[in-house]
Formats: sequence, C-alpha cells, structure tokens
Amino acid sequence: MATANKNLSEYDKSTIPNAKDFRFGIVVSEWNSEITEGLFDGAYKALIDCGASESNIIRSNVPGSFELTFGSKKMITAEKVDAVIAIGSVIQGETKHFDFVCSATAQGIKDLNVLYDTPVIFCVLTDNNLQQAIDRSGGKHGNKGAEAAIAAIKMADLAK
Ligand SMILES: Nc1c(NC[C@H](O)[C@H](O)[C@H](O)CO)[nH]c(=O)[nH]c1=O
Ligand SMILES: CC(=O)[C@@H](O)COP(=O)(O)O
Repeated sequence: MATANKNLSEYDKSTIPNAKDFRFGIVVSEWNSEITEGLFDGAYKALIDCGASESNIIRSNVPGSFELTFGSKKMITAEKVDAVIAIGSVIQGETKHFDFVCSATAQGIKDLNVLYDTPVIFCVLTDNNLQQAIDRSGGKHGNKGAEAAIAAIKMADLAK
C-alpha cells in the first residue's frame, strides 16, 4: 500500500505495548533539518503518547543520512537503549548521489539490525522533491516519525 493510501500518524494504542519501561535513542540527520526536525517531533510525541518517559529518550545528531549508521551504532553501544530510531531526509538532486546515499543508509541500518540485538528503525524519507518530504513529515500523509516510534516500541518489546 503506498503512503498516499494511509496516514502515517494513525495508530491503535490497544495494539501497542506500553513504552514506560523502554529506553529509546533517536539519531537525527541535520541535512534537510526542516524535515528531520518534523520527523523527530512526530516520533517524540508518539513515544510519550504511548507511555515513554522524557528521561528515557536520548537524542544525538549526525551531519547527513549517510552518517546515521555510525551514529546509530554509537547509540547502541554507548547508551544501552532498547531501540534506536534513525531519522533522515534524502531528496533527489541533479545527480546519482541520491541513489548512493539512500542505498548505503538502508544497507547500513539493515546491517546494524543483523550485527546487534538492538532494533534500529529506518525512519529515512527518500523523496523525489521537497513537497513529498513535507507531506510525510507532518503534512497531508501524516508523520513517518510517529510510524517509526510505534515500530520502535513494538520491536523493543519483541527484543526484550
Ligand atoms: N543530499 C543529501 C545528503 N547528503 C549528505 C550525505 O548524507 C553525507 O552526509 C555526505 O555525503 C558526507 O558523508 N544527506 C541527506 O541526509 N539528505 C540529502 O538530501
Ligand atoms: C541526495 C543528495 O546527495 C543530493 O541532494 C545532492 O544533490 P546533487 O545530486 O544535485 O548534487
């Protein structure tokens, strides 16, 4: 189902474990910060809404999405979190760089989920243009950050 056919912010709390005992790391890319800050806001509010404590949400920043893999690895090894949410926004430019950044980031985060026992959630928008990113970070299609937060809670519960 394409994002256009669902709202990313919608969730049923009756199907989600209470997050009160979990500790979450959120790693935020600074590229396209007007988008990534919106994603962070959506993730943070959803975690709190589902019972997480503010003191159990730890944030770090990285320069761009390519650095999310390293930043997430550091969050796993240094902060003893139950799940990590990796937040980025990659927007197509004039060249093939978009393809390499998206692929490397997706593969890197997938690799962390294989190498470590802490789930890392792929909250990286890979859009053709700025409007698509706006629509998915609190716009008409909801907020992928909220979707990622729910995934993080469910995976933290699965991994415990
Ligand atoms: N163009 C975008 C980038 N590019 C930067 C890379 O992620 C990386 O920081 C750089 O290549 C140095 O290693 N990053 C994004 O997150 N979004 C973009 O649209
Ligand atoms: C995703 C990118 O790296 C891209 O936005 C960079 O833009 P360009 O391809 O025009 O150099």
